[in-house]
Amino acid sequence: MRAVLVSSHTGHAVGWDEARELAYVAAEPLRPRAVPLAQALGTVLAEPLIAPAAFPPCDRSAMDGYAVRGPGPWMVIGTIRAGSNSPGRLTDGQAMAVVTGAAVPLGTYAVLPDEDVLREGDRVHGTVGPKRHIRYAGEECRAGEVLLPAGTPIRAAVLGHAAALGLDHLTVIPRPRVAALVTGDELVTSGMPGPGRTRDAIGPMLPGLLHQATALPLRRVPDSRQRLVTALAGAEADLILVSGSSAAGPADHLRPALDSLGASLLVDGVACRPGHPQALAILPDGRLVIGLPGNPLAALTAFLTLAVPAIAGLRGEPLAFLPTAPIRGGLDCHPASTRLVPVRLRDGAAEPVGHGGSAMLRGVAMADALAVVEPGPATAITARLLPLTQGEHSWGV
Ligand SMILES: Nc1nc2c(c(=O)[nH]1)N[C@H]1C(S)=C(S)[C@@H](COP(=O)(O)OP(=O)(O)OC[C@H]3O[C@@H](n4cnc5c(N)ncnc54)[C@H](O)[C@@H]3O)O[C@H]1N2
Ligand code: MOO
Repeated sequence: MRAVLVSSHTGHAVGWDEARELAYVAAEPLRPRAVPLAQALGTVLAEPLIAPAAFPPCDRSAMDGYAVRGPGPWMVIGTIRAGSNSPGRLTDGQAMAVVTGAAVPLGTYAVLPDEDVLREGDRVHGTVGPKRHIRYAGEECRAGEVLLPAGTPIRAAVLGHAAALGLDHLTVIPRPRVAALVTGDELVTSGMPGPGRTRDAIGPMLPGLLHQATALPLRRVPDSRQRLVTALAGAEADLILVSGSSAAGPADHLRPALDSLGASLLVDGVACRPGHPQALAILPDGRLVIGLPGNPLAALTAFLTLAVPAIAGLRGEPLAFLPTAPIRGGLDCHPASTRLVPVRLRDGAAEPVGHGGSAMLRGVAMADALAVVEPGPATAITARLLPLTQGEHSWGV
C-alpha cells in the first residue's frame, strides 16, 4: 500500500475528490506477468511495447501488380507469390508479377497496379512514379522503437499490432479480481417484490460496471455479522464490494465486521449525495473492501467514487480526468456535500434529467453521465462530468 495518503484518514466523511484520491492511492498496481496474446485483452501493458524488429521486415508491395525497374515497357521475368521468401532481383527493363504484401525484388523502382497495366505476351506497358505502391522496410517502426507506453489498455488493435510484429506474449498488469457480497434479507432476485421485499437492483448493475476487472461470482450474504466476517475472510479477490450494511442501523454489519478482521478504515463516509455512508477499508493482507450503500443510486455513485479509482489503481492506470461542461439551467449546490446528479449531454451542455434520489435509478438509466456539483452557497452553472462506465467517455466535451 502506498502509505502517504492512508494516514490522512480523519474518522469522518471526507470530501468527494479526496475520497477518489484515497481509493486510487490505496490501490497498488497488481504484479505484472507475461501472458499469451489471447489472455491479454482488457489488461494493461506493464512495460512499454518495444518493436522487436523493423516492420515491415523488407520492402513489400502495396498492390497486386508488377514490380518494375527502369523505363517501360518491361519484360515479365517471373511471379512472386504470397509467402515467397526469395523475391530475386530486377535489372532495367524487367518486371515481376507481385501480390499485395509480397516482398518486392531487389532493385524495384515502383509497383504498377494491375488496373494500370497493358499486358502484351511477356511485356507490360504503363506509367508509374518512383517508389509508388511500395511499403518500405522499417516504414512502420524501427527495431527497438517504443511503440506504446506502459499503462496502455490492451484493446483489439494493440493485440493485432503485437501479433503483426511477431510477438506471442505481452507483459501485463492483470485485471483485478473483484468479489461482490450483496447483503439484505429483504432482497429478492426475480419477479415483483412483495410487500416489505425489495428486488435486488445492485447485482444486475455489477457486470456492466466491472468490465475492466474480473468479476467473481456474486455472493448473497444474510444480514449477520458473523456471516459477513466469514464471507469477507474467504473472498479471494483484490477488491471486495459489499452492498447494504453501510449505515449505522441494527442490520448494518459492515463496520463491525471490518473491525473484527483488523481492517483499517481509509474512508468512513464521503461528503456527497447520494452515497454518503460509503466506506473504503484495507484488510491486513492488503485486500481492499468498499462498502456500497444499499440505496441503488447511492451504490452506483459510491462505485463510481471509490471502486472506479481503486480498479484504475490496481490496473496501473491514471485516475480519470473529468471534463467540465456547462449545466443548462444550472443546478443548486448543497452547502456541504458534492451532489452527483444524472445528466444528459446535448450540444455540449449537461441537462439534468431529474429522478436522481438515492433510492431511484430512473434518472441515471436515461443519463449519459453524473454532474459533479461542488458544495457551495449558490447555483452551479458548470460541473465536471463523471462517466457511468469506467474508461469510456461517450460524449464530445
Ligand atoms: N440512522 C441512519 N439511517 C440511515 C443513514 C444514516 O446515516 N443513519 N444513512 C442513510 C443513507 S444516506 C443510506 S444511502 C442508507 C444506506 O443503507 P445501508 O447501506 O445500510 O443499506 P440498507 O440499510 O441495507 O439498505 C438501504 C435501502 O436500500 C435497499 N437496498 C439494499 N440493498 C439493495 C439492493 N441490492 N437492491 C435494491 N435495494 C437495496 C434496502 O432495501 C433499503 O431500502 O441508509 C440510510 N439510513
Ligand atoms: O447519502 Mo444516502 O447514500 O443517499 O441516501
